[in-house]
Amino acid sequence: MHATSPTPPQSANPAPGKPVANAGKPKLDASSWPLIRRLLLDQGRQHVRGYLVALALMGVVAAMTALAAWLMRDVINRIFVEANYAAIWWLSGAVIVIFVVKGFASWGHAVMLAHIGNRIIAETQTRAFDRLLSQGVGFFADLTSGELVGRIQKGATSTRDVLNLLATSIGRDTLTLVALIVVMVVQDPAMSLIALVLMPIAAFVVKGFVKRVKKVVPREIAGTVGVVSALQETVQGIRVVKSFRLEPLMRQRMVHHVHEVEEAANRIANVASRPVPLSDTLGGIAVALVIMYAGHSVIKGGQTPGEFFSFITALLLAYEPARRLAKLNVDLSAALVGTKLLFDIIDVAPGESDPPGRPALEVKGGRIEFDNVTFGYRPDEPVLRGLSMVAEPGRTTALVGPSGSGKTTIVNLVQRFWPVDAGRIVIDGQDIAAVSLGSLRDACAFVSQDTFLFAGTVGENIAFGRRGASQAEIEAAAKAAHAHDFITGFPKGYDTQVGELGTQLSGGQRQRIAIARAILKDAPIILLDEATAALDSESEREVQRALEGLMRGRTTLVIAHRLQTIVSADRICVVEAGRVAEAGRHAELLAAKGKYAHLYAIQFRDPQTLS
Ligand SMILES: Nc1ncnc2c1ncn2[C@@H]1O[C@H](COP(=O)(O)OP(=O)(O)OP(=O)(O)O)[C@@H](O)[C@H]1O
Repeated sequence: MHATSPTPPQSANPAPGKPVANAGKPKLDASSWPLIRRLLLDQGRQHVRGYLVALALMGVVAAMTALAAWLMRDVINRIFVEANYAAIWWLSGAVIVIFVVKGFASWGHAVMLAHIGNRIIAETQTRAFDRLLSQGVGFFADLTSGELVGRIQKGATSTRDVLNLLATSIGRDTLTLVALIVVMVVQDPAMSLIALVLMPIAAFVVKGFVKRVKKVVPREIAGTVGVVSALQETVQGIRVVKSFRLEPLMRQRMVHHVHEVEEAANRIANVASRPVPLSDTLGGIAVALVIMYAGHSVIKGGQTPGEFFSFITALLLAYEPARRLAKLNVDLSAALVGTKLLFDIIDVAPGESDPPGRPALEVKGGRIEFDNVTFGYRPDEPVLRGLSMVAEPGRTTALVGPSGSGKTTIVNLVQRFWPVDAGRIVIDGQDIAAVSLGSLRDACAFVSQDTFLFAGTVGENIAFGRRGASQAEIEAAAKAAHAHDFITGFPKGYDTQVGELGTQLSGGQRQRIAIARAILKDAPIILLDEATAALDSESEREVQRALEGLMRGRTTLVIAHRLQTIVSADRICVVEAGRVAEAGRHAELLAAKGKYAHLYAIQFRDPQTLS
């Protein structure tokens, strides 16, 4: 079967269908700005109205914060200096109103941003999934499912984080800061200058931390992907894990990745928090300088204590938003790494091109002809080398040959999972490269060795063969596939959830469900990769009967592992090193005592033929 090729190096513009770099080693753009711009244009623009409402609410929060600082002047001057009794009432009333309005505005923008954020996650995940569906089979051979799951999940939350960080920082924090600075400047311009001069210093020092964060985040993501993969593999391969007693090995792999994540997360936390002591120190210095200056001017006269307290309140309130803004670049860089990994997937051009306007394949008999076909999964490594063969309409053509000779590849190419490098595959006189992909795939029913059942009921699994099939049609297909009896034996019959059955379905039963799905599809061409799994003879007989029902009257190309199929096939093609080395009926080929006779003897241990 297919080998997994190593991940190709990342390129700025990945070729169609060519997957992107390993999650462990993403390369970031020199600057994050192109990505931010793109996010704003792509996702941000769609929610511009929501963001504007959130921004307006943030403006209210900022104004209320500044108003609270402003009121401090009157609190001190009117109540404490002038001992004005009436001021107590209107000032406390004003404070309550300010905080109620601020509370509701904060709640409003938080809910608004959360909803937009959740929408963005949903949209981004759907977009990435759509892009995956538009890729050819080759794309999936080069990326593990753990890597894809990790990237799509982490990437979508990172995208939301980037936009929310931008909204809250640019919106709430900047607006609050500006409003408070206005309060400070109005109260005392000279004092404001002292406080504000320290800000650029903080921004300059924080710059250095950004680089470090960008280095560590990919390691955290790679670790997360490793955790997902280790989990998936253990669950999927649980029987092998148990049988070969691989529990310690699996645990070791899991622990390795879990530690990787822990270590990277700790380092991110360390780096991301590094601006905190710095901004605290600078904040402390600013407050101390202001106390020195203001204390001096209040004592010497000229400034009222109210102005001083109002100023210091504004300064202290400005501290938190300023600190968040100082950290913004670091937090943003961390979130952007995840976004970049997701966009690397979204940006891969669709691997399967099916330009509109191509004619639909018209199947009359279903004659398949390989005409001098050359094909390789990688350049300069041909798997099929000028292969020519014909599968006659309504007949069964069996493909036999040594492992790795290209049998699965032949079946893959009929469905155009990959385009051929040279030569043509022709169905009823039409080159499959020139017909619409949908019509080609509609004409083929593929039954693979690994009978994959989807989440859902047994009935739904059969119904995947043809959308909209009635219950009667589903049951008729199941009957033809000799599956009806065992399905009706389940307590809920066709409505039994596949998941509920767990491992209760035998290999033969799974195959018969897959065959029923193909029968329901009622396609003129059957592509069959016969199961090699040893079935007991009763089960094998049932599967064989099911297959006979499926193959009757249709062109069948079968990768044959069973003696029965080979013996009764209308034509047998011996594939060797990417060519058809011999072809004919079983008896003819045996009599010729060539490659087939040898292969047959080895496979079925016929000492007479071997000798
Ligand atoms: N997705 C892929 N990428 C790269 N090489 C591949 C891929 N799939 C198959 N190959 C290679 O192509 C060759 C033919 O593989 P193929 O699966 O067609 O052989 P096969 O005759 O079906 O073998 P088997 O009987 O063992 O299933 C092998 O060398 C295999 O390693």
